[in-house]
Amino acid sequence: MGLLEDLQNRILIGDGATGTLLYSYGVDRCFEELNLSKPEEIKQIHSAYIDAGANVIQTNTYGANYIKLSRYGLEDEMKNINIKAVQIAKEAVKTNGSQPYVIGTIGGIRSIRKSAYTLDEIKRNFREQLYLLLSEDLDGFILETYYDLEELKAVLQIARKETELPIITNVSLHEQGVLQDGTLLADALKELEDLGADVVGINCRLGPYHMLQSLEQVPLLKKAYLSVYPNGSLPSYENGRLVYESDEQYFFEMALKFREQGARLIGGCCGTTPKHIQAMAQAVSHLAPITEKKVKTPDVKTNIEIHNRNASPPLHEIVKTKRSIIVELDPPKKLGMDKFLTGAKALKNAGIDAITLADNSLATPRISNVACATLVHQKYNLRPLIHLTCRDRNLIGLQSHLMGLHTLGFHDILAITGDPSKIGDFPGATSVYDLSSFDLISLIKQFNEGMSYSGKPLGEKTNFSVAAAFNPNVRHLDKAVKRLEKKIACGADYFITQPLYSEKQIEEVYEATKHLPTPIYLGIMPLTSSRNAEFIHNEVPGIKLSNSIRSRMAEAGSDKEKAKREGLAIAKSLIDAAFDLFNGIYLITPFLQYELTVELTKYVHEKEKAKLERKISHV
Ligand SMILES: Cc1cc2nc3c(=O)[nH]c(=O)nc-3n(C[C@H](O)[C@H](O)[C@H](O)COP(=O)(O)OP(=O)(O)OC[C@H]3O[C@@H](n4cnc5c(N)ncnc54)[C@H](O)[C@@H]3O)c2cc1C
Ligand code: MET
Ligand SMILES: [Zn+2]
Repeated sequence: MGLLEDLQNRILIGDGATGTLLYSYGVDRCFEELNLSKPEEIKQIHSAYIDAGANVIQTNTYGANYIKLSRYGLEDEMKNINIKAVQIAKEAVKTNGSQPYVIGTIGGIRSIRKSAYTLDEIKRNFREQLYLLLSEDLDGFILETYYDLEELKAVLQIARKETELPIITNVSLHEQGVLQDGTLLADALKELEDLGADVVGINCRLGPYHMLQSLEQVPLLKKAYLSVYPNGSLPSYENGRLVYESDEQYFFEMALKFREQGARLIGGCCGTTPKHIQAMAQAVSHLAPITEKKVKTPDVKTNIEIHNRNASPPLHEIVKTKRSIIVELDPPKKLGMDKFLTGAKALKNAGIDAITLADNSLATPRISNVACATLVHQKYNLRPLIHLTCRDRNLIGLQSHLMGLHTLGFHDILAITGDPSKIGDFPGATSVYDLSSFDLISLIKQFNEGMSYSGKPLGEKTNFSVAAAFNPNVRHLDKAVKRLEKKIACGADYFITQPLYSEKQIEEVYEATKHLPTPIYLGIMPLTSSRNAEFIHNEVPGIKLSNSIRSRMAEAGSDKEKAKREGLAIAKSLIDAAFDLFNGIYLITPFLQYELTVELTKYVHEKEKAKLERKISHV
């Protein structure tokens, strides 16, 4: 009889952890390599699980694929490791005399950062291992610990094409009942069934308690059976190891409850031992599977209020209808806020719509932009536009930060990748990049729907207005515009550009973007000296100054005041070029020299006033 016919009539018991039992060989060790160097040890683990009552055992091949083995320089051993794994499992079965099924394990690759591996890389990696395992005589396959549903669906389709053997697919949950991308477990399992998985379920990450609650939300499926492989418990971290604690009696009771939720294949994942498996086998092996169950509906997101403490309309609405000026004033690199605050006050008095506060630009630590935002808001009622990079915060930190911004009543965010750490003051520091700028924009928009990254209700909807970065200083403007279109699809409400230094380029940018529905704030940064101009021209990627601008700055020579006046004059002529094409002007204050951006703000206002007066006199 095959595995699936057997499952028609009874509950089968899977095995438990392999990896955590092998910790004694070192946490950083490649556990699959032990198939070659310690085959007896692996066989003993299988035998212990078979003795405990496991009807289905897994080959020790969880990470025996190119991507994972190459981390240990073991990619050339891939074939040996996989083939040997099957042989060891079969020998364990033979020695024991009982007849458990031997299934080939292929583990998932992606974790939270989808972009770490493309689907093509994953598919290639999967195929290789699948073909090796297919060359052996197995009773089925288990694809386990898949956090990313897209990945699991892609590899399941490959496996389903290649083999008629039973396929078990186990996802790993983000939190109870929900996958990492917010998909409900019940929906995910249905999709896997539709793609041809014979057994679908969950493994790893959560202990029995949360897995049980998750299964309560899953109906019995038409064709596929349900499986559950909980961890021993939630882990604690001790001496560099994840430690799991739970006794066998608890697993005995939980196995009975898994059965009541329709699980037909019940095993264990990290932290479980032969003792846990034995307890579960004793609990349910003699009981018939259930054929009907009541499903609990998951928490639905109702009555989520928008708490709009932002009385004025969002910037992207303001700039659609009237002239709008935002000014960047960088948070100080050293402690002490005096000059910054004086500048912020002067800019407020000059009539800017918002002050934009960089997030450690050029990957250099500065006073937190939220601290600066809080002060300028409290002291001068100035609207802060907060830059938020993916560089310094992981997915936990980003979400916590967004909740904090909402709580403080700051709703204007520029969502960006962030300059990489290696260009800044601490080149050895990590750049996190759990998310790309596209993902961050989508995440913020999901917050506006009242949901966290995983789809968990936030209790309130946020009302962030999301700006995205536009770098027009690239060789192929059309490609940059494509990125803008993608950012709009993710939910960007408007764009803010890098500074531009040529009238011609301003017109080109207008022509290339005039079809976009979202407004653009055009970046203008006054030059302060010839050295500053030469640095920007020669060393800032993508930015080229025209010869006439460079020679105007050069003529000012070392006379600082003259150079500043020349820089301002150039900035004004760039404003002239942008004036009728873009409502939004983004002025960047160089080196906290706020008097320059104050003067440019006044210049824009005067131009606007003159334009209005001309209009009125025409009427
Ligand atoms: C207005 C503004 C404010 C900024 N503020 C900060 C800040 O506060 N802190 C900070 O650290 N950084 C800041 N930056 C820099 C920014 O984080 C990025 O490094 C860069 O500008 C890319 O924009 P993005 O973050 O939206 O990334 P994306 O558009 O997502 O680009 C990500 C990557 O793709 C590359 N890329 C972009 N366009 C193209 C293209 N056309 N072709 C090929 N590759 C491309 C980029 O070089 C980058 O490596 C700011 C940039 C702008 C325009
Ligand atoms: N079955 C594998 C093991 O027990 C799966 C671990 S999940 C990270 O080692
Ligand atoms: Zn596990």
